[in-house]
Amino acid sequence: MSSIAAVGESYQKFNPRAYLQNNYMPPRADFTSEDCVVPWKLRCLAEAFATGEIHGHTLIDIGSGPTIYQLLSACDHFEEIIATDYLEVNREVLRQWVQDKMDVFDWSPYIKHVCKIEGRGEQWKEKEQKLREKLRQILPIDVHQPNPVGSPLRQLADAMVSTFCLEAVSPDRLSFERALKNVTSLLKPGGHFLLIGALEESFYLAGEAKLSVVPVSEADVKEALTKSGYKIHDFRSYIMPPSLKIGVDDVNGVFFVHAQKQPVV
Ligand SMILES: Nc1ncnc2c1ncn2[C@@H]1O[C@@H](CSCCNC[C@@H]2Cc3ccc([N+](=O)[O-])cc3CN2)[C@@H](O)[C@H]1O
Repeated sequence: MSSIAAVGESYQKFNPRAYLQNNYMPPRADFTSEDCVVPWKLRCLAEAFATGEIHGHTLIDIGSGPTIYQLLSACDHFEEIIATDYLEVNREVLRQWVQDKMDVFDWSPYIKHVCKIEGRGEQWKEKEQKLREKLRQILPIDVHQPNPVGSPLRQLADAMVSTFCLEAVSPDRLSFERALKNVTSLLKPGGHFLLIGALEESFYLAGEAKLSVVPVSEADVKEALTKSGYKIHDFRSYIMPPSLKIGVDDVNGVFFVHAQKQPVV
């Protein structure tokens, strides 16, 4: 079995509920302190969209997993948002949230926090409804394929977001770089890309699943983006404090990048 096929096999035991519990509940989701990792991620995304540089018709989220927090600041700047994931269990979690079904994960603390830091006095229920309306497609994706969503998109995305996916599904640095190149084919030239990921992580847990992660450094990420034809506008790193090293992974830090796909001259 190829190492990429082995990654796909390992994801069959991925448990969305356990994954959400591990990463999106306290202590990692503590909104009382800006020093906590989840508020840091939300602030990076809110500040990138607050520049006004990132807007258009369609935004695509690569490897959404069972989460929507990464789209909260985006939803004011796009007509349509496309979420994607490799696993049907995750796509179903996202569908359940869009349809406001019972027993779904409570994202309201996130929505309230983003409305607060965006400082426009937006009511959180308005933002929640707006995202539900704009999240119109939830597609299967495999970033290891040259056409990650099967056939090319009807029109290239105006912007792209991806959080904690590429390094967590790539067995080595080369496949990480190839996956980045593959997903870049979905983004229009000149399109903006907001990428969040784990620094120097080698594994993480999601219920019974123990997933391997290719450890990447800041330099590795910057090199991969440059090789895929991006100009880096902003690169920030968060160092994971000991209090947030809770055994669900061995992540050392989190990076945030605002990059722009350069037109091919
Ligand atoms: N071939 C594929 N193509 C696309 N997506 C694929 C493919 N295979 C699996 N997937 C899909 O990609 C996956 C995305 S979740 C990846 C989790 N990454 C590691 C985890 C995340 C995390 C989160 C938060 C914090 N923090 O400190 O706040 C730290 C960390 C560090 N640990 C999953 O949805 C899977 O379903």
